[in-house]
Amino acid sequence: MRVYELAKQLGMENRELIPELKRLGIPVASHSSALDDDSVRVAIEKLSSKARAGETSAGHEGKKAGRAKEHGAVHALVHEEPPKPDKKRILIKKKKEEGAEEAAAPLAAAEAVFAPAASQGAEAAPVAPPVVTAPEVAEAVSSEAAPVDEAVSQPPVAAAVVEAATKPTQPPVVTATPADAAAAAKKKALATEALESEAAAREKLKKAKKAPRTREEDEAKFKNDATRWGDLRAIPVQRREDRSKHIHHASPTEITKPRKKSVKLSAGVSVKEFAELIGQRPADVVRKLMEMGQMVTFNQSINLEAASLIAEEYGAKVEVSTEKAGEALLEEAAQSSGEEHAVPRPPVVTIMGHVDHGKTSLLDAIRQTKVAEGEAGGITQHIGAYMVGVRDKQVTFLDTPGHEAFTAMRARGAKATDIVILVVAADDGVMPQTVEAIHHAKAAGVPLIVAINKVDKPGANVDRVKNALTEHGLVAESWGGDTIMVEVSAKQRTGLDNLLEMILLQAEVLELKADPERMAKGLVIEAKLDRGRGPIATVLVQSGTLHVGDAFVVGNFSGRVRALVTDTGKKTVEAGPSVPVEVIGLPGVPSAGDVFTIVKDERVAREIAQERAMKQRAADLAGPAKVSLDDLFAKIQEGNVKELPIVIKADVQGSAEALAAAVEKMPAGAVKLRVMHTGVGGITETDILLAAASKAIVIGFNIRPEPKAAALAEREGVDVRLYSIIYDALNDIRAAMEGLLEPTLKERVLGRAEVRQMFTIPKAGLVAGCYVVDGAISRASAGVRVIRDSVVVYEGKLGSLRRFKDDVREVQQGYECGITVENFNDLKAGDIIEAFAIDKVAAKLETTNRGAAPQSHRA
Ligand SMILES: Nc1nc2c(ncn2[C@@H]2O[C@H](COP(=O)(O)OP(=O)(O)OP(=O)(O)O)[C@@H](O)[C@H]2O)c(=O)[nH]1
Repeated sequence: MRVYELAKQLGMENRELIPELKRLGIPVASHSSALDDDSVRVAIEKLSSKARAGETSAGHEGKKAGRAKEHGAVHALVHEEPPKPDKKRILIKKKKEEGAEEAAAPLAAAEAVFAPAASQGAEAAPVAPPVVTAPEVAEAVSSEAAPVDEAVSQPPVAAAVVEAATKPTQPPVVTATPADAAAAAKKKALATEALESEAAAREKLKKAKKAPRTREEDEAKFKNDATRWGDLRAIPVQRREDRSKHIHHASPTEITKPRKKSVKLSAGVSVKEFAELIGQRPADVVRKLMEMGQMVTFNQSINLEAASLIAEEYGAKVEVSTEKAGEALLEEAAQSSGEEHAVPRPPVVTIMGHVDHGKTSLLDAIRQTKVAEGEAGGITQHIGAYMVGVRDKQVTFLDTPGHEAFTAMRARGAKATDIVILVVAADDGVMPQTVEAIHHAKAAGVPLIVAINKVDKPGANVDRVKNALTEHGLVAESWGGDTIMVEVSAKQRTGLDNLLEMILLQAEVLELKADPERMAKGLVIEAKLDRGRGPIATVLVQSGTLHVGDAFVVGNFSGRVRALVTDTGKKTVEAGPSVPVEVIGLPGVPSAGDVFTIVKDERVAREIAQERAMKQRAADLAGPAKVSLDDLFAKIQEGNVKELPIVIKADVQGSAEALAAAVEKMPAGAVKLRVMHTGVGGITETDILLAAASKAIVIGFNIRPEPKAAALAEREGVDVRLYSIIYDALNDIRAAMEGLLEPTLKERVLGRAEVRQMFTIPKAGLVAGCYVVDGAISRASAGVRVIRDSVVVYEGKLGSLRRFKDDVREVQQGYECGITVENFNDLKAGDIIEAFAIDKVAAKLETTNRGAAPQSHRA
């Protein structure tokens, strides 16, 4: 007989039997070792009796007969049902094991599931399989699907279930053999015990199950945190419980206590602010952060994950506010722009039309009749927009006639206009720019009202105008179409009321509404640098109400509204939808078309502005090779330049926009022109730095560079070109691109004098008392220009130059003198008088190269 056959007979496993045999002195090597008959007999005798002894020691007082019967049954089972030896064995084992061991089984089983690689107890291994099998049998009977770990969680029931499985139709208690009451009692006791131990083991298993999960979760969480913080080494190895223990120890020594049990955190909160929130010293927070591998200063924003952990350490609960930061916040605000309390708002109107058809006259006529009428004695300000009252309603006019401004705004994504008034002179009819204006308005999807102007003129022919307009899709209502057409005379101020009525009618159709209760949002219509008041922007409020004191962000700037001034020059504390106001309190001059947004506090405003500035800087830095107009052609030929970035600075926003639009419209030849920045005011060091970094050229229109900026441009080799006629600027660029830039007359600054005081001298009139700040002011200069806040306010000739009462030829730096400028009586203290000479610059050779090309092409 072989070992495995004996094992089968005894209902034991080979690995259990082999040591037993060895103990009995029977030499065996493996499960297939042969056994002689004597050995088999001894083994059966010893091991069978051992099994019986085991039964008795299981703590159940049973009768011998019962035991023998049961044992016999076991034997029978072993022999008759060979496929289920395991179950039987379990039953035997179960009886053998003490309560403590029973409890250990599920634990071991649980561990076997949660940590399969872990070494299993010799007991656990054989227990584990039936643990799963037994409920499976039950499952098969009840046809219920139970999750695996649920099945695993019920191992102690195995014994009972095994019994049930052998008599599957009835529960164990009822299935007791009626013939043997003792056996039944015993079984009952067994079943009860099994159920009790099941309950106890379930409890234990729950705990056993819970413990490793928490640990795992904790570890996963820390790992997650580590990945987020980007430094695994910095993770504290302490477990959460340990940490809290540590905190417990530490807390009595702390001087300060958390002010709040729960703190609300939002993105962007600084270390210092956070420390204040949790009532700790910022230095301590910084130290904690350092321990986590994060090097931050008091004013830098804190990582929210880290903040949560630190706050927890100090016993404060953290609520991370889902509030978004920066642009995301603005976007969110824009999306959730629920106009809950929307009320009708005044329409915003732009006037367009062909040159000289009377746009300005019409604007002026409306303003003068209406504004002056409504605001008795009020001085109308030119702030870029104005409001007029029509009965109890209002209409806002944008004061920049022409479709260029309209389109420039639109190109920046800004839609300020609700209605376009197309002015067509009745004597002139539909002209090219009329058609252009129609296209611009249509492209923007803005409804048109036609004002047929100059009807007072003898040559006026309204029908001809209407007829011509039909060709462009505008059919007058009187002719069965849907375009409102009104006959007006800006000169005689007739038809204006009718025009305003029609505007209101159209506005009604458009159902223009806005919610005045929201935080305000508007558009910059115009911006300038005012000497006394600093940067000023005219903002057209589009929704919400703008208040003095509101924190705002516009372009790269942020601040607080210091004062608001209406179009009539009056101070106001608030401005609602469609109201244009001058905003004072800006840190810089924004661009027309910039969105002016109110945010809840200055911190958020600052954050957004900084974010934008950083983005712009990054974008600006990405610019290509440094060039100047002079060597542009050569660089193009070398293939070094594909794009020419241009910085445009002008005296007024309108000129800057117009020049930028014209430059961008220039046909792209070998090089693409890109206007990277336009601004109002003198050329500053920042402009030069921007140009230097982006290899751009700077074009100044009607302005001068500040002395420091001029020096910087010289140092950095930035090409700064100054013009007073847009055409000249465009011509130069075009010529440079074609290699035709004529080396023209170049201006040279001779000297600059600052006006210190104005005084009147009999006969000579108003004289400026000046101090020559650099170079020399000379009568021989080709001309002088008057510069106020870097803007050229006048260019002409020197009138007189005196020291004391004598006319002089030249006054050098460091001396005082009296200056007058020919035909200019508006000199003011603080103005700069710049004297310049004009030099001729030698011609260059590029024309020759260019001349050769067409010839070779022809050949
Ligand atoms: N007779 C008459 N002349 C008018 C009327 N409206 C404007 N004008 C004259 O037409 C000329 C041009 O008027 P503007 O208002 O400057 O025309 P504009 O369209 O603003 O011109 P640009 O600004 O150059 O595009 C001026 O000489 C006005 O006096 C009108 O209703 N009747």
